[in-house]
Amino acid sequence: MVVSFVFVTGNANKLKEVKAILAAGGSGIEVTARAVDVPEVQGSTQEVALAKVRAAADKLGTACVTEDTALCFEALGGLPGPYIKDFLEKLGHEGLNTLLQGFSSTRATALCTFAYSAGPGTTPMLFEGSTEGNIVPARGPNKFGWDPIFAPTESDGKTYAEMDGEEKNKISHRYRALEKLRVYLQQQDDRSWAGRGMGG
Ligand SMILES: O=P(O)(O)OP(=O)(O)OP(=O)(O)OC[C@H]1O[C@@H](n2cnc3c(O)ncnc32)[C@H](O)[C@@H]1O
Ligand SMILES: [Mg+2]
Repeated sequence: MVVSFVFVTGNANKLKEVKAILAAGGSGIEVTARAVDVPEVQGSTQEVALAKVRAAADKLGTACVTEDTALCFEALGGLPGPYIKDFLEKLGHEGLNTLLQGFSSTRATALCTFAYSAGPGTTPMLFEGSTEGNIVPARGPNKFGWDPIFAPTESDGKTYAEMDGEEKNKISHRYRALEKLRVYLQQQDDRSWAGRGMGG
């Protein structure tokens, strides 16, 4: 059976990366995108992710997947975290660097949380992946969010924006989280086949 999921996001860059990561892994998983605007509550990354996928499943009336990205600065006790979108919009790349002036650490964690809901009224599941790095003055093309100011520790000093898509997708927070969701969806699929075999 073809495994597929409905990905509810308003972010075209996320969708592009999710499709590229799944295609590179040869998973055969198909993604249908729905650009539904789902309100995001305040709270921990997990609370934000759970509320968002519940709202998306209620709105669509079907099983669906949402994704939340947080950027957590060590010096700021994990903030901006899930509020990075607002911080980025208001402060820009330069302002995010300025925030860390006077602190000895520029370390940051990029955290991706996929949330899967089997449909309205069910308990959602979370799949997290993270990549460690440092906040640096912007380098590379400004195409996707905070990519120009995040230099993963394992990238020889390059920022996400200076890496090509393939390179980023091998070590990214999104890749690591999506890998867990992929394994889960494929296991569910195997089980449903086994169940059918036994039940006739
Ligand atoms: O509809 P959704 O899926 O919520 O899309 P969004 O753009 O609102 O995304 P988030 O709520 O998860 O906010 C995360 C912010 O971080 C940015 N972002 C997400 N993933 C990123 C990545 O891999 N590299 C750089 N910036 C990223 C994104 O553009 C947002 O500004
Ligand atoms: Mg959002």
